[in-house]
Amino acid sequence: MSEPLLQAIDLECERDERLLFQNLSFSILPGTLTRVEGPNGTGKTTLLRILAGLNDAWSGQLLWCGQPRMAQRESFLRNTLYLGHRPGIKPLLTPMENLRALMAGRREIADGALARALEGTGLSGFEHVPCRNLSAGQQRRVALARLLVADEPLWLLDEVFTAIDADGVRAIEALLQQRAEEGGAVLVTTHHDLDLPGMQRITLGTGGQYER
Ligand SMILES: Nc1ncnc2c1ncn2[C@@H]1O[C@H](COP(=O)(O)OP(=O)(O)OP(=O)(O)O)[C@@H](O)[C@H]1O
Repeated sequence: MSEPLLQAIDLECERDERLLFQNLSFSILPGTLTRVEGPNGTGKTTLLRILAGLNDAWSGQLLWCGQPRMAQRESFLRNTLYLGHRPGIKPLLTPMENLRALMAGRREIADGALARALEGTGLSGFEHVPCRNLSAGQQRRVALARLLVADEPLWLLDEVFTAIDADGVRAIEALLQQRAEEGGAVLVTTHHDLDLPGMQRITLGTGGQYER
């Protein structure tokens, strides 16, 4: 059995004197798909931001490839892709420019590959239109195109189905499943009814229970 990419041990997080979760432990192995679920306000986004290294208000342990994440920070950041619950794209830039910006600091990628990624998310013909002129779903698709040029082994995806139509949802589901089959690890939060074969669940709002 392969080693976990990421391990959370006894995570605890409190916000505004409200305990969101405690004693939360789980392992994320290569080749797995995990859904973080729970009602509004139970801490799904907070947990993903903690896992992505964007929130320091927690206690417990996080291990990356078996070592404390802090000691492996560079490797962790290089190998993790986080997409937040907002599309996070710049309205004045075009989809091509945004996608290039989303790849900044990662690796050089040819315009042809960026264009193919945009085509793969249904944005052919919109590559050079300022994103402020795109619909909410199209703007989300610009961010999702990042997944089509991603080689990071761990994906942390917060509410990526928001504003996406039914065909788009099916395409994302297929992409996530394919990613797991290829050996990647995907953590996703969603209120969408996501139930893919073999999917693990981390359920918040129940005292930090972890189910498989
Ligand atoms: N910046 C912040 N400062 C203080 N408290 C916050 C902040 N952001 C969120 N919270 C609180 O943390 C709790 C968890 O929020 P979080 O966004 O993680 O929940 P969630 O499960 O992702 O919710 P949703 O399903 O509505 O997206 C909420 O009670 C919220 O009020």
